[in-house]
Amino acid sequence: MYQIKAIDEFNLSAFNDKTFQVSDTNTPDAIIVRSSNVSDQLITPRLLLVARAGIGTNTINIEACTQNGTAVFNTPGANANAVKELILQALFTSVRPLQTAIAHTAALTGDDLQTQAEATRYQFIGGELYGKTIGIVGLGTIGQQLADSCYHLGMQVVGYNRSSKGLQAVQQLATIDDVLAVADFVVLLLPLTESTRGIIAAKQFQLMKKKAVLLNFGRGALVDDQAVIEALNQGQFKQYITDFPAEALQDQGHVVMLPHLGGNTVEALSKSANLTVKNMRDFLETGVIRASVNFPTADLSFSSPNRLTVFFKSRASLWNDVSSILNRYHVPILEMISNTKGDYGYMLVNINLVANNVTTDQKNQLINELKAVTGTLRVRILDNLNA
Ligand SMILES: NC(=O)C1=CN([C@@H]2O[C@H](COP(=O)(O)OP(=O)(O)OC[C@H]3O[C@@H](n4cnc5c(N)ncnc54)[C@H](O)[C@@H]3O)[C@@H](O)[C@H]2O)C=CC1
Ligand SMILES: O=C(O)CCC(=O)C(=O)O
Repeated sequence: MYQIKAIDEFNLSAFNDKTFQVSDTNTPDAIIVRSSNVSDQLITPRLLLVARAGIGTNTINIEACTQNGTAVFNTPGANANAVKELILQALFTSVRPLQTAIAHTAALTGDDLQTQAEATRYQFIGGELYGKTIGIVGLGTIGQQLADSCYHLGMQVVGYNRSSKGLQAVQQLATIDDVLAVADFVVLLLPLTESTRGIIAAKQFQLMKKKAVLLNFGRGALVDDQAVIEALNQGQFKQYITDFPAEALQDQGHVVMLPHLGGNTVEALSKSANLTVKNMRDFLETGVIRASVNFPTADLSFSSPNRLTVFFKSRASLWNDVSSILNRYHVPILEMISNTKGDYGYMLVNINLVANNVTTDQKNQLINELKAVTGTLRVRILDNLNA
């Protein structure tokens, strides 16, 4: 029975059956997580997968998982619309002083509220997004959806991405600095990696327009918080809106902090959770990978009583080694698929152990021999639950 550990709150009723058990163990077979940190201590030889309900995987040690033969899943696109809508809300809020206008109106007294309100509304004159330039740094799923919406609002849309995206709604510029120099609103939608950490620092603020607003919906550490404070104090840009609260930014003027709300809608949470549970079940029960961060895609109908799965560091003669071991155990290969991602490969091999009289002891020996093949990082033999 697979032991599933949940870090963060999830409805895991789908997992309480004969095959899965939700458990608080420190040596789980599978971990499901939202944005919390996954401690390296949980990456034990037993850990088959880490499933992130969401897109950012910066809280998971991907390299350690790969070396351990642990598949890491996320849910690309599942919360993109929610993040896009929150950014649009933040953009509108940044140009219209709604909160102060609402508080002001609520504090009025008397039987001529409408008259008083209209007499004081000059205090709340706002601006418009129409015609302004938005610069989107990170033109992935969310960045592209945001670009389309802003284009349809009549904004000029420029953007930066490390690879060319060829988008109709966006004029893609060569560098982040080019974006910062022209944008009235800069939106960060990059993943946090070693190459993006601190990508917006003191030098970048010097390039920004003095009335520009910086919106960070990527990750807090993309931006140097101390440099934000100094740049705002020197009037180098107008406002910093971030979805990632930090102590250094608390009580700073011109800083708005949200409690990581980007993907926090009923729709996005349910889409992410459903996809996560599907990724987990498919991988644990059939070895199939449809979209993983570190394993190659591999999908093969499970039409045999058993299936061998091997995750390996690519090596020219690895397949020969695996097939000659199977031959020695008189286990014919019924069907197979193999795929690679970077330096790593993954194969699914349909086999029939019973028809070939392989005993449980022999099966365990077979697994041990396959594990001893140079380059293999994870070997599993699955029984077909539907056979
Ligand atoms: N605030 C929130 O609640 C949420 C935040 N996010 C953050 O937004 C990020 C983007 O999300 P998606 O658009 O769904 O992901 P995505 O994977 O579709 O897009 C990421 C884009 O960034 C680009 N990129 C990566 N490294 C780069 C670099 N060094 N320089 C330039 N471009 C680079 C990639 O080419 C890709 O186009 C996530 O990684 C996550 O950190 C995502 C969802 C919710
Ligand atoms: O809402 C969440 O838990 C995660 C949203 C997020 O930051 C992501 O998907 O990368």
